[in-house]
Amino acid sequence: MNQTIIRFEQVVKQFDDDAPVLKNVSFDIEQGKFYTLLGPSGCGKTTILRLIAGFTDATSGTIYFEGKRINDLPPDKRKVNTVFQDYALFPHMNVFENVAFGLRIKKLPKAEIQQKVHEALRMVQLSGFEERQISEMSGGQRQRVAIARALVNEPEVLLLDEPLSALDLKLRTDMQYELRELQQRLGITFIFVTHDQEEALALSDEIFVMNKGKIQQSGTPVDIYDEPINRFVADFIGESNIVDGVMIADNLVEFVGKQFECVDSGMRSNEPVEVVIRPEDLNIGPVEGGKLKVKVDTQLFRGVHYEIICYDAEGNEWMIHSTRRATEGQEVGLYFEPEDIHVMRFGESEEEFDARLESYDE
Ligand SMILES: Nc1ncnc2c1ncn2[C@@H]1O[C@H](COP(=O)(O)OP(=O)(O)OP(=O)(O)O)[C@@H](O)[C@H]1O
Repeated sequence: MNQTIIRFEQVVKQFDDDAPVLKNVSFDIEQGKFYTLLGPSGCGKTTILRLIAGFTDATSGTIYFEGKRINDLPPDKRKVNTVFQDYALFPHMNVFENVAFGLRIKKLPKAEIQQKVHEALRMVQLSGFEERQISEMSGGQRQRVAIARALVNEPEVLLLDEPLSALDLKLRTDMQYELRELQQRLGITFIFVTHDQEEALALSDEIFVMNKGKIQQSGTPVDIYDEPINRFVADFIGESNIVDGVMIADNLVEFVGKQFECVDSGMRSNEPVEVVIRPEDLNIGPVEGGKLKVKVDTQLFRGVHYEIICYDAEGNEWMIHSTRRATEGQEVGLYFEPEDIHVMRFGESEEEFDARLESYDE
């Protein structure tokens, strides 16, 4: 297991008399991994980065870096650097001077500055661009200058606050590959902030899904996609069908008036639950033999699949991603397997959820 580099213990952040924007947040960041803080606007992602960088103080709780409490350590003493959303480059300086800026402030010897700046530009593949003006650089190149300016300080952790949000879709995808490749090549810890779930799934070793000042779920992209802990996570990550249900017994759940075999267990008998089935796990076919009868309402061709919207007898909407066309107005059967049903318990904490998942393997 990798070493823990940053630890948050019960961290609360409150501005003035407002409600706290971070509510008892605890997590561990391991050295050398790519982390993403994912959540809607205002959920507290940037506040976490600012606390790590030392730009703001925790109201309560403890922040550790390599095992030492750093709550009172000034930003310039922390081994972290931030790449901001707008890059915060100096437009009137060339590339070299932008990257060298922090080192000049620190009054490093000229030869050392030269060497460090060239090394940082080499890391982001901008060698030879030293004399270019920022105004002559493309969006992707500016982003790389901003990263070089952070890397020149040899941080152990790089904080990236929505660095791709200003780029168009094509460049954004290219930069996603570049960032991932850079992180793997350098082996330093990246903590990346985004509200784009696809970006988070593509880039991260670990994702923290946040909402309203709390981490709702943390885990690998696959864990979070396959086993969302609650309605918020299921909705925020990918498309979901979510219906109310009742857990009849271990491996048996009831929804839309029928009982289905599932792989979940460890809940009270007759416990109310929410049931998630991903659109790509659903198929349509003849009514006879199907698990649920639904009526096709609309369908859209999405390139790789048809997105088909159906309704069951109780009026629940079901979205299906299928390579086969459906006929609007037609009654069809819904087909799915026990392992495609994900049962979510109301109000379950992440620890309880993890313990329940582990119990399935035993
Ligand atoms: N200096 C401040 N004074 C008062 N409230 C603040 C301050 N900074 C942030 N907040 C509030 O804290 C909450 C969390 O803000 P934060 O910037 O961490 O969210 P975020 O998840 O990064 O959002 P976004 O994706 O929009 O950047 C917001 O409600 C914001 O208004």
